[in-house]
Amino acid sequence: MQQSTQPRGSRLAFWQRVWPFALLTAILVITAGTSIYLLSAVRGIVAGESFWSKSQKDAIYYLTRYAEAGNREHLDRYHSAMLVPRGDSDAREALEKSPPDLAAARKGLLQGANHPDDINSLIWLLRNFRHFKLIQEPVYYWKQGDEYLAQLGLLAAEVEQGYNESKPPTKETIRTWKREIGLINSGASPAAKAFTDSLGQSSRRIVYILLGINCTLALVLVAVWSLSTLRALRQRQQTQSVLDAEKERAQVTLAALGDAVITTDAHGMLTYINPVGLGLLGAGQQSPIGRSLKHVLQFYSLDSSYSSEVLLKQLLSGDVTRRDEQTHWLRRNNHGTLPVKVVGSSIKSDGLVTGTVIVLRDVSREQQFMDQLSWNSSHDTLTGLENRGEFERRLQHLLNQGRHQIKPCSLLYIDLDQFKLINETSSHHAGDEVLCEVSRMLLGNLRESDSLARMGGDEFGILLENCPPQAAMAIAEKLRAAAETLQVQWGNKTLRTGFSMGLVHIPGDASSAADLLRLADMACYQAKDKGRNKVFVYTHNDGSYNRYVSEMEWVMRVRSALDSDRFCLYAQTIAPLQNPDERGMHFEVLLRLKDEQGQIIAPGAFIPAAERYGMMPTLDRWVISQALQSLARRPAGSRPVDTCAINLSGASLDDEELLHFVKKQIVLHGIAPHLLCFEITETSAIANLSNATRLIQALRALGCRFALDDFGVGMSSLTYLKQLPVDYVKIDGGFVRDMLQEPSNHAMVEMINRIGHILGKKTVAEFVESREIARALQAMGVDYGQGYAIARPTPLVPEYFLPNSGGELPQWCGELITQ
Ligand SMILES: Nc1nc2c(ncn2[C@@H]2O[C@H](COP(=O)(O)OP(=O)(O)OP(=O)(O)O)[C@@H](O)[C@H]2O)c(=O)[nH]1
Repeated sequence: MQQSTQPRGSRLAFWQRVWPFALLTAILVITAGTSIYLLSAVRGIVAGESFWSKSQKDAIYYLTRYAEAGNREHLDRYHSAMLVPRGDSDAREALEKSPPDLAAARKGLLQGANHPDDINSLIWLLRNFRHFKLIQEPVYYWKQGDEYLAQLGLLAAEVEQGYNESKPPTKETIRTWKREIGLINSGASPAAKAFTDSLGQSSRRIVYILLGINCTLALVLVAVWSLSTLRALRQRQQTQSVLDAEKERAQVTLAALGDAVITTDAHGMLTYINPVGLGLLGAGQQSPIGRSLKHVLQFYSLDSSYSSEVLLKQLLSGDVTRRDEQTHWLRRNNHGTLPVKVVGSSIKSDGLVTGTVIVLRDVSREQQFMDQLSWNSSHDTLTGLENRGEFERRLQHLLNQGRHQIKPCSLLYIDLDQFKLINETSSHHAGDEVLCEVSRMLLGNLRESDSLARMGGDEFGILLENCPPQAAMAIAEKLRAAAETLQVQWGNKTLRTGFSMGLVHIPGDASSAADLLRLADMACYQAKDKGRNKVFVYTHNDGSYNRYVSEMEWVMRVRSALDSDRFCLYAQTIAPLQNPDERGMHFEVLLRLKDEQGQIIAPGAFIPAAERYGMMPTLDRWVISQALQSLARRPAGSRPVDTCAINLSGASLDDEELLHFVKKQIVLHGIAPHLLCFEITETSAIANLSNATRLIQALRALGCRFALDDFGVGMSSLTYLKQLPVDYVKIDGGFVRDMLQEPSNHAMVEMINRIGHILGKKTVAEFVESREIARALQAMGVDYGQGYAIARPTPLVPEYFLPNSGGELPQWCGELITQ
């Protein structure tokens, strides 16, 4: 489309420029031709006039001679001379007729001795210009001359008549004739001269006029040509400056582009390269301009079938028009390579390829990013080790070889001991540093052929390939011992950890990597269970697998119970041992599961599984909302409630949303926060010290109270008691149950009670299973007692709150206090 409109446009522009010249030249040619023709006609008329004048003189001369002697020869000569002016005169009269008689005019002019070639031009002149002054004037004198010739003719006839008479003419007659001839001559001569002069003058004027006209036209032509040339020059200048500006802009744009731009001619020789292009090629001594593209650009492709030559060929033919397909590696002058994406487009002019534009984009950052992404997807960013996914793939790859092909291997699953404590007591950064140090230590102790991965949190996995069970056990022991001695310096603290390790030999029971990892994890769990800092080897039919299956079953049952609302709450009343005036009820809310047959199941059966599989926050929330609902729905006549104790698991202490949930439930059920006392275990509180402290402070600010449950089990953490802002310390039942038989336990209960009081906390003794224990506790000063001797757990139904119900204290309790 464009191809056909472009020549049409340029043709139009050409004719627009040329037509004034063509017109003026045509006018000039016509004018010059007309002038030449006119001048030739004027020359013809001048020549005719000279014949006319000469014949007039001849006629006068021969008539004079005839008149003198009557010689007939002279008369003939006279007549012959008169033919010329008469012919001219006839021609003129024929042309003055309307319409002009051209044949008669032609005949007359031939008779007037005019040259035959001049006849047409003479007729043209006399016909077309006889009214012009320049022709009118000579014609006027011509006619005057003809009048004298007419008089001469009459006189000639009279003289001829005289000589034809019988009597010859007298001398007097001859003298008269001669005088009359002389008179005619004296009139005709000036007329002839005037005719000649005026014709001469007219012809000169015509020459001047024609010269003037032609010169003027030539000048106009020159002026038009000059103007047109000037305009063309100016346009060219403008076009040039537009082109220059365009070029400048293009060059600045190319220079500013982030991509390398290279242009070549049709033979693949470099004609341009922008600064980015030069940078991409790397430092070199020689300018690449003028060099062959194949010497300047050399690619290295990962695809061996796609050589540099093939790519260059495609680029030069303009075939590579999509950039995003393949990454090529450009060899640089300083011997490195750079990942690039390339595009080549042909430069065409009138359908012919005149060169190529090649654009190269440096994709090293994208490549780096892609590499990073792919690395991130298979590695742990903190330690740089492989991650769980990659480790599992590796294991699966090993198992895919088939049981009989696999050489003996071992899988080690490591979980750091008490790692939470490091985080809590020395910061997360310190924990990170320990994880990195452990990774380095493990790497340093493993063989090239072993694989190490961080499985998440504080867990590591090791695949010991080609390693018989005994050797694997030795390596595991070596690692455990190394972990025991590992010390990480953090400020002025020395951080230590230990390894609990599960070891599984391959091939074994597992058919998939996931199964294998589960077995190793279980074995590790067993190592923890057996007191940490141990290696536990999984063997077929050992209890841990069955326990795992059983735990999974419990997880399913807990989920199902939640879905079908088969959990229920029990309450166990707590008795005040010191203050007989306390009227309000104290009780602890306890969770129970009703199985499909309606049997009530105690939490000991399902809580470990729920804890291990992250279900505790859900269960805790369920308990909170149900307990608050029960409080809100207390029937009329209920006894006042002083304390409703609700257990919170360690996992809930880490739950950022718990505070918000509790606030919402308090508002929803309209419960006074001071009725609520949350119980957290000593170990979970210490393991989540900062989170626990934050949560305790926030809930206490609302008015809630806190109790530290099972206190005394982790005596190492007694110092933390000072830091925890709790209201109650619940003495672990293990000390209380046989305190009357075991003096050491008695002493422990006494000591905890005393320390609790010193720190301003009230004390509660668990497992009060006899009145004697209750009495001993009361005597010791313990504030509250809880246990079967006081009250068994009973369903938390509305009646629980009514007097004389399961919530009521036995009478002996009242008596005990008032004694
Ligand atoms: N510093 C640090 N801590 C992490 C990271 N990932 C997980 N953790 C913490 O590691 C801890 C793992 O705790 P657990 O293994 O459950 O408990 P533990 O204290 O090691 O106790 P045991 O395993 O029973 O000996 C949790 O507190 C996590 O918050 C991490 O990348 N950096």
